[in-house]
Amino acid sequence: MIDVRLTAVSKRFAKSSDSAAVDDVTVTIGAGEFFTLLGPSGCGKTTTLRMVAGFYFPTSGRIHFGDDDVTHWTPNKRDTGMVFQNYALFPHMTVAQNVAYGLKVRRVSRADQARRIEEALAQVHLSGYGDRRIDALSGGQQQRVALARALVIRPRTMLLDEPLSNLDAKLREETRAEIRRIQRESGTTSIYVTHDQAEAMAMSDRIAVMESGRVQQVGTPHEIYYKPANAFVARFIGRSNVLSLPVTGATDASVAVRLPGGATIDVGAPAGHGLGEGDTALVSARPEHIALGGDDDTAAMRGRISHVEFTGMATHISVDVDGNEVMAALIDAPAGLQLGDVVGLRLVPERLWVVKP
Ligand SMILES: Nc1ncnc2c1ncn2[C@@H]1O[C@H](COP(=O)(O)OP(=O)(O)OP(=O)(O)O)[C@@H](O)[C@H]1O
Repeated sequence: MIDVRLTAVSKRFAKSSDSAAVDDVTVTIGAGEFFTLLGPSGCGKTTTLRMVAGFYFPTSGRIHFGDDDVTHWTPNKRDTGMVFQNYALFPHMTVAQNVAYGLKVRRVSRADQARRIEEALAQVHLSGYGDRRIDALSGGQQQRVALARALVIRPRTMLLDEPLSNLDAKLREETRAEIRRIQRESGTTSIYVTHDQAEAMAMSDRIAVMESGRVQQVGTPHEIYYKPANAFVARFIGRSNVLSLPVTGATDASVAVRLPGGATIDVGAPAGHGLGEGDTALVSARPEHIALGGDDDTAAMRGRISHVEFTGMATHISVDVDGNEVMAALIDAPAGLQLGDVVGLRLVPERLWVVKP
């Protein structure tokens, strides 16, 4: 069941400017889904979220909640819970007073308020904290109060704008798991904004990757990682080599390409790729899908190591293959790989994917 739908939504802040902050965005979000808008700074994530919240109206396009066209509804009619980066709590008030805020505005009776505050605090694992002052809590606890305050009104949609960015690395990881647990338990459709791809991958049912106001790809974390739509997505999610390779043949679902060493391999490709013999394909190859090949390995690309870094979990090398730098992350690499060594790199064909420019 579709819960939130954006259809050809665009936003231009200045009438005269021809660049749109959000440009023709169409996405559908299912009931109970955890959906993330991911992209670099300035790509239009927050502006998109604010249009869903009703803080901005689109320049064109429609926004639906279920069957309701909410495009021009004011924020208070939309029944959304908001969680921000800076918590936006009242520091001099207690936890319970902060959580009560939305209930007071909605004129919920005092008895019901007390019960619902208790419930919301239990949901975020802060039972018993109701009388604490906000400024006597850690950053992670404050963000959980902000979540409780959003959840207590039982919104139909939760909107979260970089809620973890003020927390240190360890707390971020703990709190992201906590947010996901709370979201699963409450079943609230949630739209989450972040520029952190690891966070998006770890938390989301589906992700919309944005750049320059446009959606570049929508998919599950798995789809986006293994089948990036284009070179931008391949490079923005994790790390990826994007190799330009000559095409020697093609089917609907795969493309045969020739490697620098001369060997030919079949690479997965999206339907309608349109490539044929004589074209050049862009192939995304993640560093962890490249292994060392043996000396007599004809399918390996050979080159000289230009960078080597041992991180414990893997040895990261860069290899100069005919003037192109290829990154590989080697598990159990032989000790003593040196700068300047000539090595063969073997691609794992079933992990490669043809991308659009
Ligand atoms: N109120 C505004 N008036 C004019 N331009 C704006 C306004 N808000 C955002 N913009 C512009 O719209 C574009 C998208 O901004 P937006 O804040 O949506 O990006 P973002 O992806 O959320 O970035 P960040 O992660 O840095 O918050 C940017 O170029 C920004 O400068």
